Amino acid sequence: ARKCVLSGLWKNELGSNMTISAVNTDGGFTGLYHTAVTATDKHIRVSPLKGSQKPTNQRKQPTFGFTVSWTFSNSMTVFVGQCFMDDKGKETLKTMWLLREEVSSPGADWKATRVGTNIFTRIK
Ligand SMILES: O=C1N[C@H]2[C@H](CS[C@H]2CCCCC(=O)c2ccc3ccc4cccc5ccc2c3c45)N1
Repeated sequence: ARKCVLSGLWKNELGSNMTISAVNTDGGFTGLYHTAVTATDKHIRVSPLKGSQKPTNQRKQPTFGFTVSWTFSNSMTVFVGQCFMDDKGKETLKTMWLLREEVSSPGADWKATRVGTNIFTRIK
């Protein structure tokens, strides 16, 4: 059966899209993330991502994680999730994320991390 390898073009329900490079033999990958939304009034440019996925030789619905380091800011998001494939071979990435903004002091640390979910599907 075909397996879920993350390489390619994906979009989520917010309208963001990401391009993931070839996944290397140890599951590592890089890519670019273009978010459709931001939590700041600054214009966010395309940002680099790095991650890894579990090998697809044993499993066809691998777990993965990746980090987006937002360009021109000190904020960072980590995504973690799993690829699911329906009986027609359609792949869906169900993820949760943590968005960390840089805060000025430990006293503000409590409000520095946002959490959410995103579902990605392939852009043909
Ligand atoms: O596709 C998806 N898009 C959203 C979800 C999870 S990641 C999220 C987009 C985050 C863009 C970066 C951002 O908001 C951001 C960027 C730069 C910032 C600079 C300065 C900030 C100061 C205070 C608070 C911030 C909060 C988010 C910020 C930035 C700041 N899925």
